[in-house]
Amino acid sequence: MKYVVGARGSQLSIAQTNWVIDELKKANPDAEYEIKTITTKGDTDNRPLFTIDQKGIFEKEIDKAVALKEIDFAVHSLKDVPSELDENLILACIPKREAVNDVFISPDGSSLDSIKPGAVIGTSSLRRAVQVSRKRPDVTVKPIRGNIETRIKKISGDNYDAIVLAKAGITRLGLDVKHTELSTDDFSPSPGQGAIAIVARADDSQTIEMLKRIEDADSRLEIEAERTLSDFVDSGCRFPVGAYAKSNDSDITLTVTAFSVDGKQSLHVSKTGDKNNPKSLGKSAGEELRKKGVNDLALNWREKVEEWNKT
Ligand SMILES: NCc1[nH]cc(CCC(=O)O)c1CC(=O)O
Repeated sequence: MKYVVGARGSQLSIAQTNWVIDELKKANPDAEYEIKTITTKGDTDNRPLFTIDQKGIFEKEIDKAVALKEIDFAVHSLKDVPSELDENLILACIPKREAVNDVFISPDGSSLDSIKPGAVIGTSSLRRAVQVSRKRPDVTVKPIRGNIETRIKKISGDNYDAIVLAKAGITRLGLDVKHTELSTDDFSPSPGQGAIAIVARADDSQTIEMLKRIEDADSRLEIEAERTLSDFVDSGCRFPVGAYAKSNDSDITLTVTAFSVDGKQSLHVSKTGDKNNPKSLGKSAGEELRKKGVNDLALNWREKVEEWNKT
């Protein structure tokens, strides 16, 4: 049996898709896989890419090709996949996820703590920008555009001294760059960071069964808790929260952080619950955040995001 796999043309997407195919081949030695690259709006639109309204720009066109049976399944970075998929599609498989944390990359190996005052730090994410400013009010944070390789190249020029990226991105690309890890306490990751999502047609039980052989149960539970929390917050006030869940043998702990856009206020919730009920954990963490006044923090985020995007 031969499967046609959809990926974006970006190096990260191709690297992730090749990783998935290697894993699938180990689990399904008789199957063959062929990559079909599809250029998406996210690949041609060069603005910083975290805008809440733009969620899905990378995926929609590829998912459409799955729905239209032009391809059999699609490989995405989960954190870029919107919570609502087309009704004929499902998140058929969540393989074992990579590190969830962010990293700080500078040519001379300086860390966020040690970099010189006045340094210029690039990030595409306003949430990361706020977190940088909270740790180091004496540096300047600037939006940075382009894919991961382009952003890394920009720190060898005159405009940026360092950048912040998801660790999973550089690991998956196999990039050998000097970096220091940022703690998830200071840099609460985007829900789903580090995880890959494989989207298939809900009625294609044969493909789903083949994909399920590389499912990682813990990664699935963790991302379900994170995405439930994110939807819960999003339904009340649309702004980014950091969230990550970690499971052990019996429990799962969900840690959530939200900031005001000026970085002055923050809210933190950490909740442990039954591993078999990640959605209920996500919801109860969301309720607690709401009780603590998360809606007040949402103020001005949207305006600032738009402003940041125009820079
Ligand atoms: N939004 C872009 C994006 N989508 C997935 C990754 C990295 C891999 C991952 O987080 O799973 C990145 C780059 C980044 O956030 O630095």
